[in-house]
Amino acid sequence: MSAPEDEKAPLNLAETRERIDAIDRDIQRLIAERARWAQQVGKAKGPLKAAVDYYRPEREAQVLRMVIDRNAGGPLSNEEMVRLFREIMSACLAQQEPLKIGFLGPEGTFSQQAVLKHFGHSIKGLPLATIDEVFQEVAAGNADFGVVPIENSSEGTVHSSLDQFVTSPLKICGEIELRVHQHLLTRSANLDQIERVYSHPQSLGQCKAWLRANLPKAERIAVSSNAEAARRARNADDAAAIAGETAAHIYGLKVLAHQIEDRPDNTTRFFVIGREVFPPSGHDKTSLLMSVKDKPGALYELLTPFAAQGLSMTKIESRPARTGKWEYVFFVEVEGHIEDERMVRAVELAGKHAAQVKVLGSYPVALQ
Ligand SMILES: O=C(O)C(=O)C[C@]1(C(=O)O)C=C[C@@H](O)C=C1
Repeated sequence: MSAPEDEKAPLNLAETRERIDAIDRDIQRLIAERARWAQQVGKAKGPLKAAVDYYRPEREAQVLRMVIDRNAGGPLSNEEMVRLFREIMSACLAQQEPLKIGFLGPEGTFSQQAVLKHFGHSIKGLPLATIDEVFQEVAAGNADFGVVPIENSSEGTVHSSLDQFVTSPLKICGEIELRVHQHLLTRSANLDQIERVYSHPQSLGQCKAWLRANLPKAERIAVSSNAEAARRARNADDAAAIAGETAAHIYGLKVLAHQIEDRPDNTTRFFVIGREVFPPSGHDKTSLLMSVKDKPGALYELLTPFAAQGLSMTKIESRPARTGKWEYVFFVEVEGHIEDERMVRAVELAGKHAAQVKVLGSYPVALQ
């Protein structure tokens, strides 16, 4: 296929559009052909019961990494190319039946954006009232997977999600990183009228400096989600919500101030939770929950095996164990998959020093 720069004489508009039409015909034919091969893969997997049995996150991660490798010359960004290919895979998979994905609703939350970024639009989204319910619905099999926020680059860990893993049997089977832009949504025409600002506590925290500088007198009211904040703001002239752009469309609000997050690289990380661990994709992380025996140097002994095996630790966080006063569990993230030999050895050794080691899951490292 030739590129515009290969042409000797510049083409006029009609000729250029003819080229685009020809390319579109090829793309469409190839997408249909790809969809037929995806059906074939489905058949090769044998008679499976539900859409969830056809889903292969490790394969999807490999396909998308190849997309990025091939995209070195642009002109579209890796993020755009990945988005297009995710949609193609989403549509191919939905030929069996769309996946059912639970998330913290209502419609218009960043969790919903994360769902669409990771699974594409050919899914059935299930907006749920709480993070607790997302875990419950996946455990009960009413949702195939759930998406829950885990941490924000400026506000830190979402404890209500992390703490669920202490008792939940569910596994982490994916991570999603979402750039989060917060906007001030309102019916009102100017800032002077605004007396109350609704948002999720995490979002209020991400816009602290902006609020102090621009709405110092307004009352800040924490609600269960940004979409709920937008729902409340649509009923009053003296109220505003901090939320994403999708919420503005859904709840019919104006964006009075754009991108008011204090940090321009504001990013939220989500976990995909499911009922099983998937095979390695070649570039994975493993999340573990560990508790130590009460003796000097216990934490050091717990972590040493990972360093000894050359496995890099990307996160450690302690949380109250809820079994006794001043007892803690540690959430640890290590590069590698639970089936890797070095990880098997490290987990086995750590287990000798730990009161408990629970594998929460292994999953492809987030793309883009
Ligand atoms: O390769 C597979 O196992 C497929 O089912 C095909 C395919 C794809 O479209 O590439 C579709 C869904 C899976 O989640 C992974 C990949």
